[in-house]
Amino acid sequence: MEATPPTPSQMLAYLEEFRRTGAASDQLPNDIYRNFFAEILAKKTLTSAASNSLLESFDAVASNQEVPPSPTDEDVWIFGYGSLVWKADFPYIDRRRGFVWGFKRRFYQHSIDHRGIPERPGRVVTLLPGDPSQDRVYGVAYRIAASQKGAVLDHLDYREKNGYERCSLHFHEYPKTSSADGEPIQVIMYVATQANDSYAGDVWQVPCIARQIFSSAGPSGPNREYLFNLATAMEKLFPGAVDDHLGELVASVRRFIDEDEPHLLEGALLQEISVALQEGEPSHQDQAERLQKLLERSQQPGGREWLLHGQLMRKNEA
Ligand SMILES: N[C@@H](CCC(=O)N[C@@H](CS)C(=O)NCC(=O)O)C(=O)O
Repeated sequence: MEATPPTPSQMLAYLEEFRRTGAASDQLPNDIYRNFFAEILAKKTLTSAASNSLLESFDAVASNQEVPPSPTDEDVWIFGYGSLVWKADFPYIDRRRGFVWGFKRRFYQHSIDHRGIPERPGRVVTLLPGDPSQDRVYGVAYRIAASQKGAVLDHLDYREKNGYERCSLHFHEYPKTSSADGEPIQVIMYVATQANDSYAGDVWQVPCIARQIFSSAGPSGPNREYLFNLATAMEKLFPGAVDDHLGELVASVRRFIDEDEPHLLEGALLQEISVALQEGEPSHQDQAERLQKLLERSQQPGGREWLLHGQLMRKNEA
């Protein structure tokens, strides 16, 4: 069971008691870390996606609506190859597994509004032009009823507002369903081209991208969750399909989490505790309040990534 965080008065009492014992003051940051912050480290971080209800029910229920509108010739199809595969937060009346030709999926787009923030962007996927006869990108096509099209496209225009633009192309079902007549489906897709301000393709090395994902979080959650959810979705929906870029990133971020995260978090917390104790000539009350704020910030959503990013920057500058 998670320890309850100390109250400011408990933190103050601890500081005053420590001073009374006359213990060496350079021991105080370690003492405070061990007594009040180490619990944060103990919280198991995400290393794979929780099972996703969309994926579990993929073949069971085509629509996400109790009573979906009837199909019409004016319906549109939206193709998703990133978060749209595992986060369909809009009404659809049908969905198909499949792929588009001539593109490669890469984590080459900075995210400042979903999996990162402007001062610490995360990484999300976009599509790069590839070989029309060799390169294919697997994903999911969603049929949107004509009566719901306006609202859904407005919603996606907003969700994809950071650099993505609509385009239209052919989608091929896979595996083919008995109902499919083999004809490709015309779909709308959102792609962030290399001309947009958040295109990050100039830094394309997997370890660099993995480090950015490992230490980023935004309003929609940790960047690692985005990566692991996409990898899980691809494994479940397209078993056997190989996406080297995605697989290498998952392995690299998992290594960062397993091998580096504990000591990076400890180093970051000791640094932040020392700063909280030293600023000016604070009273014990000031110190206790600053330590309390640090404890709260470390445990908020994105707190872990804030600590990791700061420690990675300090290591870079050292
Ligand atoms: N257009 C892509 C979506 C790309 C993408 O993932 N966009 C981000 C915006 S930066 C998003 O919607 N994120 C939602 C989230 O992170 O939960 C797709 O077809 O899946």
